[in-house]
Amino acid sequence: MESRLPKPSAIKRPMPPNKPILPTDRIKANSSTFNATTGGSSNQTLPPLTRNLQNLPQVLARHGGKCELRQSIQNTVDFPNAARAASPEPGKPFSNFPNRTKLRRSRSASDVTEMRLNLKRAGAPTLSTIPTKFTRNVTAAVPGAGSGRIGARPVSIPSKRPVAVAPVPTVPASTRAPRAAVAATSKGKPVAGTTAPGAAKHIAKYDFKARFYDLLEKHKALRAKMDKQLEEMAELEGLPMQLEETQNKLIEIESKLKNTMTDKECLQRQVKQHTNKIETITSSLGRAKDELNQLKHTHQNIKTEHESLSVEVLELRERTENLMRNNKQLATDLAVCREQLFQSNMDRKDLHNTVMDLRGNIRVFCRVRPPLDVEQSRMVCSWTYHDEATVELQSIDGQAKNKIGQQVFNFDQVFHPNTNQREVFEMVAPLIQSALDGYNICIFAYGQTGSGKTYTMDGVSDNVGVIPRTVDLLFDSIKNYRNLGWEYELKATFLEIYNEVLYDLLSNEQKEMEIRMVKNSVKNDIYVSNITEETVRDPEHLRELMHLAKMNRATAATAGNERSSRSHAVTKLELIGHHAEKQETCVGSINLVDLAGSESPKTSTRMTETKNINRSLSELTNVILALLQKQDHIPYRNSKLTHLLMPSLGGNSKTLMFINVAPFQDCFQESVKSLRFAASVNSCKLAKAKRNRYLNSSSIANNSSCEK
Ligand SMILES: Nc1ncnc2c1ncn2[C@@H]1O[C@H](COP(=O)(O)OP(=O)(O)OP(=O)(O)O)[C@@H](O)[C@H]1O
Repeated sequence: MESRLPKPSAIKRPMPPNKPILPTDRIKANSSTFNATTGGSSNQTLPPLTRNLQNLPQVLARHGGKCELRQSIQNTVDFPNAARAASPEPGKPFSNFPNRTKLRRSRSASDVTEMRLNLKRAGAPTLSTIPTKFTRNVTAAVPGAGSGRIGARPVSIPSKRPVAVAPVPTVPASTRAPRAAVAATSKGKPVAGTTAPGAAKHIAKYDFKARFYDLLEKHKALRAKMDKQLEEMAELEGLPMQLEETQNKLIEIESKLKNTMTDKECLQRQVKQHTNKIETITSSLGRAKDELNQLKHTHQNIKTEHESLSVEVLELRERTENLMRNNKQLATDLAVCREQLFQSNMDRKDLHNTVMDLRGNIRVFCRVRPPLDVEQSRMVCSWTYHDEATVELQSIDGQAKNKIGQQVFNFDQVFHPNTNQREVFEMVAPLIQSALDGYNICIFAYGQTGSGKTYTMDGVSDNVGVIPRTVDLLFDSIKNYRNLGWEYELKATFLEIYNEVLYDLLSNEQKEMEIRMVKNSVKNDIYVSNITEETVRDPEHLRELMHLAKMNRATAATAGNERSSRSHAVTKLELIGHHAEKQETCVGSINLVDLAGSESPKTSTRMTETKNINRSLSELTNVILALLQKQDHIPYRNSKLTHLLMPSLGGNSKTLMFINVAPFQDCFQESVKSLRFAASVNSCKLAKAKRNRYLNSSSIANNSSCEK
């Protein structure tokens, strides 16, 4: 190793100093020299060599890196070796030095100072004077110290190897060796045990031996210190890396921590949300549990009910099976019964119509109306009702009585003034039944004006007559016939014959209406052209139609009636029945005729009208008589009325004629006239009956022979 000792040329003869150089002066000089070398200010002192690792990088940087420092230290440490090499050993002169004088001179205080300066210039850090005895590692770390990179974080040094804090560079006064001690060593030999530990030795400048030993000691101390520092350096060298790693780890951990914190916040929020959800779900769950309990309860009830119902169902099934078996049997029986019923109904129809036939195709009912309250002053004839079919009329006027005499009339039925509408209709109803069986029925009321024809046929609102009751009966019968498989359709037309002209009572239009024959008809069926035909839905509907027809009918005041019907009103109901199963159809019709009242020309104010009425009534009489007498020619076409009633009067029709008479004396002549006409009709029909009656009264045995 190269010696750092100054060259001998630089060694000057030491001059006796005016002022003794103290160790403190040397330290001050070192400091100032160091500052001058490093360019620091004069006031700046070299930081003490401490084991505080925080300022180590600064120091390293200031002195050009760790390697230089180490080298410097090494050089410093090696200096005693050089000195040793140059030092004179006892008995062996220094070969490297020319002489001891020079050596002494080079070992002067100023030379040492110069040497130290050289060392400093070489970059070695100034080391403080090593006390003989120094305090070992009082603290492991200096508070507040640390590198800039680490920040304020203290770095703890393992206590195993405590770092001694270098005390201040200057030797405290208390540690300075007393002059006595220095004096003790002034003889050139160190006095063992005489130097107080930590006290600086005072060695005379010329006592090179003492100084040599002193330096040796220093060298030892420095060597030991260097070893320690080297060890510490070795340890410290790894610290920045560790520090950097730790910092990186720390940064990483910080970022992780940040992330973790963020995650934690997120998780906390989620936890909060989930907590809320859980609360909601918990409350829902509670409600659901309640509902479930209720449902369980309901379920239990239903289950119990179901069980009981199941038992019932089983019973019912059993019963149903029995009933189905019975039903099957009954269905078979029903089919048989239906067939029987159908046949029975057909038989009944036949029998009914046979009875009707036996009663005669034209039946005559006589009805005597009562006097009205307003007619109490009018004289009433003497009426005697012998039985339900015989009436006797007697004039209370003596002249008339003598002239006409006692009048007894026989009819199919006689209704006295007290007979009500229901009783009258009961006698009419069987004939209506024939219409449902496919027959043509004609019911008309004949009589003097004011005799009660309209009352009998239409009635009044609170006491309806034959036509409304017929409708009610028809709809009732249709309902019953529906059970037997028959479906009926009911159509209605309303017309009036006034002065031999046809008028549609359901329409106010002026239109041409004619009675025409149905083409290719065997039965001489007729129809009226341009007439309004309504399909009747129910009885109420028909009443509405009747009311409309009544409003359109021609009426006028007559001597016998304030609101006399001056026309013939014909209400035609057509019944079309169909049996789908049997594929049978039957068509029947009912002509309900309210004739205009016959009037004496003497009392009539409208002669043409009266003539037409009387003529048509006369023609009706002729037709009926011709039919009864079975004449070859029936004069149907002599009047519109007979022409219209042709299908109903002839053929398979059944005719019912009401003879209405007023009870008054002033109507006596007209009443007798009407009764005679009706009686003649009845007598014609009853000619056989009369004979039969006769046979019946004489002998039952003759009855059968008569029928033959
Ligand atoms: N059986 C009866 N019971 C009570 N009142 C009756 C009866 N018959 C007829 N009347 C009343 O006698 C009056 C005349 O009767 P209605 O108008 O029916 O006679 P009509 O024969 O139709 O007369 P016309 O031919 O002039 O029209 C009416 O007020 C009617 O209410």
